[in-house]
Amino acid sequence: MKDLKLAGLKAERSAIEVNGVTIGGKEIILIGGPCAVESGIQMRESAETVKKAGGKILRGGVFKPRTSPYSFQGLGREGLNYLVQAAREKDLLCVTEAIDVASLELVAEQVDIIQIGARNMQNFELLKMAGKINKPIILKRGLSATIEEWLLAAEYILSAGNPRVILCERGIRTYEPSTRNTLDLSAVGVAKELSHLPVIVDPSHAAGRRDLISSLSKAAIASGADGLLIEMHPNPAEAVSDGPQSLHPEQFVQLAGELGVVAEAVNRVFTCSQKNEEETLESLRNEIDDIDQTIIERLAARMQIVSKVADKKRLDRVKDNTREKEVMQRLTSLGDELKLPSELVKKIYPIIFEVAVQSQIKRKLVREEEMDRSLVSR
Ligand SMILES: O=C(O)C(=O)C[C@]1(C(=O)O)C=C[C@@H](O)C=C1
Repeated sequence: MKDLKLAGLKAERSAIEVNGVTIGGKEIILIGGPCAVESGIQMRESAETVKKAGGKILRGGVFKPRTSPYSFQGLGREGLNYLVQAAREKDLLCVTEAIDVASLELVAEQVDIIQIGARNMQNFELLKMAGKINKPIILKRGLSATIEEWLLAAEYILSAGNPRVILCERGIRTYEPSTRNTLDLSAVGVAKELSHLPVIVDPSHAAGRRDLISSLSKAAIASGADGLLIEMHPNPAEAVSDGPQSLHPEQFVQLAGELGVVAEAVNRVFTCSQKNEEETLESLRNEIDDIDQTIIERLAARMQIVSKVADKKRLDRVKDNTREKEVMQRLTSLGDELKLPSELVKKIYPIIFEVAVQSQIKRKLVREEEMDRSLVSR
């Protein structure tokens, strides 16, 4: 194929190394997470599941190029923080999509890998910019792109100076309406025959329905894919986007447990952490320690905001019973949904409010004293 000066097949296949993870080596790399980042807790739960499944990379969209302008467009910078923090806490890498030059610059500062989505595969200015970034790029195949067009899009990034491009087959548009797109598994073989770049597969966007994800994932590995990009959501029924194609956490872990034998059959490796890591008293206590650390860190962050709130209120209105009631109601129903014993929220939160109110009063009194002192000294 002409013009594949850099993307074209070389004597050796490229294995792309990123912060301790190699894509395109013997190991199959599992990437998982929700379509869109929605909240800190959603991302922490997703990271936990990805880790448990033996995944290496957490995904989550913060800038969403949606078909309809009225669909959720992503949490932007706030979402990026949730994604990065959740990944770091679980020692995972993270990937998110850039949709234009501005978002590319922003995400490049924080994530390990940047995705260029199907709808932007031929956004040549974005591709050239991605070529100037020192982060690997996952380049999804366009909805109606031929393999040649896809590889030439990769060539744009490579020729602009970035050698780390990972191709991602995510289904193409055909006349068949039973699935969202048609997963073109032959593209894995063809792309690998024409190019040295690693190829991963996203069965979620191809199928558009979760019942097919398990078999398509296994087929993708059997067909030579170097990794999988799978959508998983802690609660798909509540997902703001792509709920029907998102796996439940248990399904994701179960699938991961089944990938090892398929990988082995084609001389590759995939290790599901849960299957191999026996739960011991020590490992379980380590998990508890991790969670406790997160709880205390989040409480400290909460207290900092609480003190900012103090500056917005009058001293005699620091305690706000209406607000406390609202918070309690929201959290008890969240607790119910997550099957927490109901007294946990009911006992903990009054203490949190009490400490918050005391610290706000203290802060306001100190402030007032300072003001009085500065008035007297004038
Ligand atoms: O929302 C406020 O006004 C706060 O000061 C925060 C907060 C809280 O901890 O959530 C603290 C005290 C109030 O009684 C209500 C809520």
